Amino acid sequence: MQIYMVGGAVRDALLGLPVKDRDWVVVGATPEAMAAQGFTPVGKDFPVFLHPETREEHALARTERKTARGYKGFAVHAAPDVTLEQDLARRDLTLNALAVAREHCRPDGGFDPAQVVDPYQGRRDLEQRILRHVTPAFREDPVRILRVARFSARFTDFQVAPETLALMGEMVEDGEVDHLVPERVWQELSRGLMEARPSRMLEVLRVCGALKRLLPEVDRLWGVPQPAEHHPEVDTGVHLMLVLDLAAELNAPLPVRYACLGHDLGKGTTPADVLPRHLGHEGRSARLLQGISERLRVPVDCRELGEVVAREHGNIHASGKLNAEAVLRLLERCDALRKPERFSQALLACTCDARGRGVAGDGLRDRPYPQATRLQGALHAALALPTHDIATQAMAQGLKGPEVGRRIHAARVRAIEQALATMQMA
Ligand SMILES: Nc1ccn([C@@H]2O[C@H](COP(=O)(O)OP(=O)(O)OP(=O)(O)O)[C@@H](O)[C@H]2O)c(=O)n1
Ligand SMILES: [Mg+2]
Repeated sequence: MQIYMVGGAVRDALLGLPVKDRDWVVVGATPEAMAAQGFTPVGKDFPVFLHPETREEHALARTERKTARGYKGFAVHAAPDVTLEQDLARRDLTLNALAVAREHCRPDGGFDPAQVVDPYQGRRDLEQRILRHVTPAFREDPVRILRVARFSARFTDFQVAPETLALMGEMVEDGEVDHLVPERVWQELSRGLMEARPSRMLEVLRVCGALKRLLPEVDRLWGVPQPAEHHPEVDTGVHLMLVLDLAAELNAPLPVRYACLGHDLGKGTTPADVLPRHLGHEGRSARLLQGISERLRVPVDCRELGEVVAREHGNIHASGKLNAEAVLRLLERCDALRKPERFSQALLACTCDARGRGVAGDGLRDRPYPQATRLQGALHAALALPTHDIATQAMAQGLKGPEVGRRIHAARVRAIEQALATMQMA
């Protein structure tokens, strides 16, 4: 048997990027031969094995043939006679269809670039910064549409080859993305959101038509105007892209990026006669985002933050004028006292929303967002109160449940009032 390192590890090493996990392909072996060498089988759908020591994945060389729609609809042919070239041919992109024989891989993961097996000009495409499909077998797995979009968000100076974009468009036309399982869609979307330029993922998905099928609520935002005095970029889709890229620049965690994705969905359903204003879009955003969260089985931390930000971002932006009583109400609506960390994330999403606007060079992206500091200070003051002592004292004075609650509430309002006054002076 012959063992080759393949896929992302070869690509990333050639790009000079750190290599995280290594995948291997085994040519000329049978499952029995693998077992005899101490490999453990793990693949459910494919013959994949774990190396006895490194636990790295080793897959038998295989070809795949499409048998039906969707992610599960293909037959796998893995046999000792499948060649390396055949295995590389069924892979998604030329830059992922590179291989290096194990004997040429150094223990540190490095290798001599001259040893790279490259039957599909992957290295040329790497140098020219092109994401290009290997063969028409690309069609066999519609998840690859999402992968190309995600790689565009990661490799920010790469372009999708026109013929690959055209093929992706055909696949969308043929209904291929309509049958993807929600878990796979979320897996790829969430990874793409975590890349350096999430806007590039949306752009690729939009251009090939996949966004309209997967996230029509998001796709609709392009072409929807906003008032130019608050949004010099005008287009809501453009605003969304600026917000997401700023979230990435600020290293925001996934729930924040998901909240950014969802915060303005309601602007897509604003009646035409009130445009470009979007009064009350927040409530519509929250409902639309809830639909996406359910459809894609989005994890609960993303779901909850997304809903809070969708519903409250307008109030948070306008919170500079609120008095202590109203600030406390806002904190309570966000459940900030019980979930202060989630509230910090909401403020980060709002910061991205406030600064993710404008046109090149207008400086809006660097403007301060004092609302976040002010609300954070107010929350801090409310949390610092010894509520337990206040309650004990109130009960010692004979006060009952709701009255004790009012006592605590009043104390919180006073604490916030003081904090706001101090911040005003600073
Ligand atoms: N839908 C898919 C998934 C994977 N692959 C192939 O399997 C390799 C390994 O897959 P994976 O680890 O998912 O992707 P990587 O390219 O390694 O990228 P990442 O850095 O995101 O792991 C890819 O390089 C590609 O050759 C593919 O052709 N089609
Ligand atoms: Mg990988």
